[in-house]
Amino acid sequence: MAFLNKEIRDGDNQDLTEERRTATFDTDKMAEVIYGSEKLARRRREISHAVSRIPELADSRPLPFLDRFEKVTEGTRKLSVLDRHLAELIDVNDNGEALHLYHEVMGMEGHPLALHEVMFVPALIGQASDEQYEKWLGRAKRREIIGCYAQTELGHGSNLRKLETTATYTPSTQEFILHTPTITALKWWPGALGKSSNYAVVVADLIIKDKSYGPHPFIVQLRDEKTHQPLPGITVGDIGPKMAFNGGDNGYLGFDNFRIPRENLLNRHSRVEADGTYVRPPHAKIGHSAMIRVRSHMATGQGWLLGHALTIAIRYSAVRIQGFLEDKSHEVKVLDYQTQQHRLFPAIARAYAFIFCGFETIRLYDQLILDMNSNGNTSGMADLHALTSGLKSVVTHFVGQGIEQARMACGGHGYSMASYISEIYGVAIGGCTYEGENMVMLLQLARYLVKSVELVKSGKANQLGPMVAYLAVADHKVNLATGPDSYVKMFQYISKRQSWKATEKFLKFMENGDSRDVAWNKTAVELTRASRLHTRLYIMETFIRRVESVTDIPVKSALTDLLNLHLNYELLDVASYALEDGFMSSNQMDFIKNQLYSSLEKIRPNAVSLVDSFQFSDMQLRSVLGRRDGHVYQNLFDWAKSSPLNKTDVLPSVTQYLKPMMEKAKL
Ligand SMILES: CCCCC/C=C\C/C=C\C/C=C\C/C=C\C/C=C\CCCCC(=O)SCCNC(=O)CCNC(=O)[C@H](O)C(C)(C)COP(=O)(O)OP(=O)(O)OC[C@H]1O[C@@H](n2cnc3c(N)ncnc32)[C@H](O)[C@@H]1OP(=O)(O)O
Ligand SMILES: Cc1cc2nc3c(=O)[nH]c(=O)nc-3n(C[C@H](O)[C@H](O)[C@H](O)COP(=O)(O)OP(=O)(O)OC[C@H]3O[C@@H](n4cnc5c(N)ncnc54)[C@H](O)[C@@H]3O)c2cc1C
Repeated sequence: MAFLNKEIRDGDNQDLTEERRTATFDTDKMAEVIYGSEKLARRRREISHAVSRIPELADSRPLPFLDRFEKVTEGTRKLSVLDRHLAELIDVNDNGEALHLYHEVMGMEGHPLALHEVMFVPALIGQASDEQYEKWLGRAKRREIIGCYAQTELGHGSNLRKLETTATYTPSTQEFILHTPTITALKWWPGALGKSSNYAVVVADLIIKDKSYGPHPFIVQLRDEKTHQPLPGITVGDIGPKMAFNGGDNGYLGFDNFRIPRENLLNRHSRVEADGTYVRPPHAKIGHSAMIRVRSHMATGQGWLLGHALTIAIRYSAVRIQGFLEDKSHEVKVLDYQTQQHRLFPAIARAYAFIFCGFETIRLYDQLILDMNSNGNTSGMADLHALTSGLKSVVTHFVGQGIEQARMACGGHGYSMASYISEIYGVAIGGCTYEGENMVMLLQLARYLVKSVELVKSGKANQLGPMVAYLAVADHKVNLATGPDSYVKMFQYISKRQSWKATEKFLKFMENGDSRDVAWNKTAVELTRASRLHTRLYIMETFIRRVESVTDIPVKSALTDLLNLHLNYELLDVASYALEDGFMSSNQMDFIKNQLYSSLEKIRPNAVSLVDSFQFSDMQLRSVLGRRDGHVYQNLFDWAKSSPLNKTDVLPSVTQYLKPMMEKAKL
């Protein structure tokens, strides 16, 4: 008999199988929606299956038991095995397939190519001229060279304009001299810089004839291509262990008057002529394109990370039996508790929402690049910068919260590395910092919102882009019972009110004599609130659009339940903004709460199937608690037994220190 949930197998934990039997939709069809196409969803399954038949691609030991050195070695070993099998496993020109293969095999702890693919190659694609393409891109794509993106310094990350590494042009030799003038100018943090990369895109302050032109990207060889030794004038190394990503070698880098040829300034958009004449780019911030690209991809990537943690927590919650409801002779699955559902189901809805919203944002990014490359049109940059700044901040923050709730939802075993949730958490919350610290990025979006409100105030509402048009719309009371659109209208009201209030507060400080920067700082918390609300509205709207477009009726129905939960949860979370001025009534508040509780009940039978639809393999999850077959306890015991501490019954530390202490106490 064919089941709707495709994870059912003989011999699985019965409680989990029981959950899977109640699915109201086909998990393969849901996976098509999650991954955007039938082909990618199917290929993911095929690739995972093919990988499972190559023993060398498996982790040699559970990763939590490896020390840092072993993690780096293990990641590199697997990369070399993958390299031999790449063409047989995937269509190497298909990014979706490649991304899945790397996540499956390499996990999320970092590896030598992590930044090569994510930032080095994209920076070349976005910033290199045709001649530079010719010279570097082929080599980079074939991985003859391995690169990273070296921008952040020990003393500066957020404020790019103050990067201290200099690239001084010398017309007599037609070279740039890269130099690290102070300790704080050391590049610090770039992924895969410390030990793996032999090239880097280095962002440095361009100086011509004593004049600074601000940060520009340069391609720089760091190590000898044969020996891998750092070149003379280069100091490079690993920055040490981190909260997560410990299979990766985030690094430091210093230059001692290191010379590179003039052609190494990535000069698709701006260049320096032989005589030192500077040719400006069409948009001042076009050099930030590699960052915009990653920010555009972050919502989807982070949504998947949340999906990992929730797959573990929901499956485990169906297997974990503890306490009673009505029948005192049978303990219940912890998934039956309303508090457990409230902890986990809104996060499932968010994971789906972030993935869908991310796809829409990636399309906007791709369109911008098309416009820039085909007709030099950079007019969409400011909009996309504002949007992605807010989105990366809101999504990473909520994903962190959601993963932490997933950990707590697994009780004591969630705290064990056997759950693997702490690793997922460490990786995900890195996103709150990398690609722009969240507060800093929320304030970037706030600049855009304030400008938009100022446009409306000065009678130029017709100049507003579609995403902020609501800032000019008159207020109307909302009947929430009429469906998703009414939730959007209520959210628009809240978001608009906050943007206006923050703008007016900011303007008032200036009227009272504060400088723009001081007024901005005094309003900053209110401004970040406006940015969050605006972004949550965008996420809500994209979620609605995506669900509306689904054609498979059972899938659409299950997604509608998730969407309703999301709408009520989100509105409840921000209701105080509309309650404080009476725009929302207490009756409406009760309505939202009741809708939310009834959504939890509706979702309950599909909970396991909703996370199964992510179709993460056991290899990808690396979690004893989240195993597909639900056989948690025996495997937890086996996992613990494999701890290196259990190799002997009596540890040398006991013999050497503990025993003498105890013996002394006896005297
Ligand atoms: C296939 C891709 C996959 C990607 C991975 C996706 C998801 C990961 C998900 C899961 C992870 C799983 C595994 C992880 C594996 C690997 C890890 C992946 C990636 C890690 C990479 C990390 C790399 C880095 O961190 S690189 C360093 C990043 N650094 C920053 O982001 C610095 C932040 N600061 C800035 O960006 C800028 O300083 C600034 C704050 C934006 C200010 O810029 P500045 O130039 O100073 O501007 P200024 O203040 O003068 O403003 C003037 C004006 O310009 C506007 N502006 C600024 N920037 C832009 C822009 N880019 N475009 C358009 N306009 C811009 C600014 O708003 C001002 O406008 P206005 O005057 O107000 O109108
Ligand atoms: C896992 C990881 C991977 C990374 N990979 C790379 C990489 O590959 N390449 C690379 O170049 N870099 C990389 N980075 C560095 C990263 O991009 C920076 O750390 C990040 O941009 C934050 O900058 P910062 O460290 O200077 O933070 P800071 O700016 O020092 O932040 C400290 C605090 O100051 C606040 N703050 C700073 N400025 C303002 C302001 N204007 N207004 C209000 N508050 C402010 C922040 O909100 C924060 O609370 C990575 C970082 C991590 C954690």
